[in-house]
Amino acid sequence: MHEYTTKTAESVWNNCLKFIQDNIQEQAFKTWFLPIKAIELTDNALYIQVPSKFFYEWLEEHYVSILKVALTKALGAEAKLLYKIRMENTTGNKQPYTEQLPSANRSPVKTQELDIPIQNKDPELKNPFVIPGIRNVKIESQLNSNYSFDNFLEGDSNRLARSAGLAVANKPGGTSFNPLLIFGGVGLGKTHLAHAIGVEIKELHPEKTILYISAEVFTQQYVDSVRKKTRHDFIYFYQLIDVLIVDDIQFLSGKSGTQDVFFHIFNYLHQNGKQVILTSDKAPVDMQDIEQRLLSRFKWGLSAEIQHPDFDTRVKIVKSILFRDGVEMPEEIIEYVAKNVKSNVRELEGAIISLIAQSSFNKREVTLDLAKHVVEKFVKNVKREISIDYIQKVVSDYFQMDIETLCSKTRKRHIVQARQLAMFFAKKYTKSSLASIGSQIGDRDHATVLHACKTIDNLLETDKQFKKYYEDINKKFSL
Ligand SMILES: Nc1ncnc2c1ncn2[C@@H]1O[C@H](COP(=O)(O)OP(=O)(O)OP(=O)(O)O)[C@@H](O)[C@H]1O
Repeated sequence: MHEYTTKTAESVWNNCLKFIQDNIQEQAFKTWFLPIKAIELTDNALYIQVPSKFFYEWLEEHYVSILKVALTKALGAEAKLLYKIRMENTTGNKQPYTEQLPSANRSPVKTQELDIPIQNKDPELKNPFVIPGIRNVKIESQLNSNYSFDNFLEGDSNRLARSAGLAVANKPGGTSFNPLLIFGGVGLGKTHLAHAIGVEIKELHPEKTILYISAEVFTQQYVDSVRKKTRHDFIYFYQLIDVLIVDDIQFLSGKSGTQDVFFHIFNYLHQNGKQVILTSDKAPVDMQDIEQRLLSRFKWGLSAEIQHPDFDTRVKIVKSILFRDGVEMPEEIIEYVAKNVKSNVRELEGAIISLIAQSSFNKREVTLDLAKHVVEKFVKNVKREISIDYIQKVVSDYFQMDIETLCSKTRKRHIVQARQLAMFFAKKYTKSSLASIGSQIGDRDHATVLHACKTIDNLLETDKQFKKYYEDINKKFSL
């Protein structure tokens, strides 16, 4: 007798997943397979939905064989795999839509085919001046050659960003990772990786014009160009670049003029097949006060997160610093440091360097006791480092205002509340007197600080939204 089992897209895919999970690393499985949805099964063809074109390309590049084996096991030798790509089209009012592609279709998909609206080039933006010989002008790339792929150690926390960076370095402008947006918390290696990509491109493609710039300097340059009426030259200069790396783009938030000019430069470069690499301390969804049209462009390529390094990666990083400095240290000490300094790589480096320094200056052997002493001091020092200046910076950054605004005499409610919050944190985290807090935050007297602290206490009890702000900021102090 024939036994009928009803196969559904889901059941077939679940079988595939079981097989794949057993055969690849857990992190890769989570990254590349869990976001996939099985949506349809017809005869021998399974349709799966992936979240982006780059996802599809990545699967085809790295996992096509295992997919084939898994599918053949689940559906037989005639099995076929088809992808549906869900395009998040955030510009205009279009709904997300899907595009269908078969497996092993390696033909490049042009932007136009994906129906992403392309801005018309603003004729104004073409260089109105013919600057003789400008093509021959050598642009200093501003890259730091100490930051390379070789010394950017790989771990689960940065594998995606690092691999995408390498792919971009091999083929700048020629992958779908354009722009490549690297995001993650403080001191986790975004700047290092951004430089490493640039350095590698310089090595592999010496003919390319590369520029690394922080968004802050970009903004200053732009503001200067407006003042000096050289905006066109500014834009023209950026249009000459083949690989543009902009660090800390969250800095553009709230700066609409700079965003506008960046938008035009970005479009020009992108449409001309030039590579753009961006870093940010936030994911695109969490960026505030960045125009939608710019945000949607950031999402065109790949947004790759760098997370906190796990223990193994921290050990690798410590070992590489020791190797670089020609120092040997017992394994248990390396592990102790890696286990206890975990918040970011910059601090990890700081701790190990101060341990090396302590032992060589005091001619002491590196013992576990010394390591404990240094790490303890180091970790405590980091905590103690909360100064009133730092508090003002964190609070004003959070509310996206500058420190002058925070300290100004204005009575605007949101500014007053931000200032009061800074005073509150200063009282909580420093040993300064109310008078000293007041004089450092906007030149106020001690009674104002006292009033501020009471107001904040009150708001925390009564205003849920405000409490959320407070908690967000507080987290930044209690790392
Ligand atoms: N995976 C890694 N391997 C080796 N060194 C690393 C790694 N990640 C970070 N580092 C080192 O940690 C330090 C901090 O990294 P980096 O300045 O790139 O951080 P960031 O994410 O740009 O921080 P910020 O947000 O403060 O700008 C650098 O000295 C960098 O070389």
